[in-house]
Amino acid sequence: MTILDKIIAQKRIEVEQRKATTPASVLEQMPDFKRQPLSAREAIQGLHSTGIIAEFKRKSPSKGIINDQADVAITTQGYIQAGAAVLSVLTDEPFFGGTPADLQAARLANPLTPILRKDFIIDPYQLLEAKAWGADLILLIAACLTPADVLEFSQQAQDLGLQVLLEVHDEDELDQTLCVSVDLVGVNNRNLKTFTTSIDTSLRLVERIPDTFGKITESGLHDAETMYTLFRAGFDGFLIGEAFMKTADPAAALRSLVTDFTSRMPTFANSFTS
Ligand SMILES: O=P(O)(O)OC[C@@H](O)[C@@H](O)c1c[nH]c2ccccc12
Repeated sequence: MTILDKIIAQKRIEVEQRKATTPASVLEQMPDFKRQPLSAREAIQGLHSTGIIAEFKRKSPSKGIINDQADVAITTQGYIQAGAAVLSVLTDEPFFGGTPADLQAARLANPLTPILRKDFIIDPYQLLEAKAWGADLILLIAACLTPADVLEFSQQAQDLGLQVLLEVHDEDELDQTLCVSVDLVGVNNRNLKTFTTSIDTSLRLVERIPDTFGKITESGLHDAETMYTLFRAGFDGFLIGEAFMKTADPAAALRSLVTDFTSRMPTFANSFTS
């Protein structure tokens, strides 16, 4: 049994419990359910965007505790001030130490920023949760869904006004699950069996992602030179968590990466001032 299998088994139990305590009709009455979501894709692909999706992550199965001190509102606001384009907030509790309250706090603290609900979506009910908790973007992980699920869930997300980030690890996942109701394709550099990360996965797969999708490289990124290599290969966005969260001041870590990265980018010469 892989870690992903364990996470999914646990998630199925959790989702059934949540459905019993909070029916869909209750989620649909929550104030943020009526909110008009923001476009993560535009925020990432804008001319002066850093493309960084900055993640709030307390722990992970591969690294254990990364940061159990950081405050979600302060950290996410700091991320945005330091140049992040989009926020990613883990809502999985057992394996990543996140909660729905984290997402809600990030939403409240950052009303103008697109936010990704980072979780393992296996049931359309979780799309209603994402909307009710204030997310703009959801993650669908090809490794734990059938192509039919990806199609169905992404269409339902679209109907709710939520954008979709489809995460793939290899050519087969990409070829089998990519569909028009997806907005962004994320290549995860982390091998979920061995936990090792290699940007070769991203460099290999980027050619295969049609230009109609935003292209995101995910995991194991911590230096501007690697980001610039990936940018030149065709990526618009970078999903980064641990490199920031493992420091005492995650926003400061992001700021110094942004300074280093943008100094290499022609479109940024003197244009990024915050
Ligand atoms: O902390 P990192 O190595 O910068 O990675 C961030 C993000 O890509 C990673 O947390 C992630 C990618 N896909 C996921 C799916 C579920 C949970 C977490 C993830």
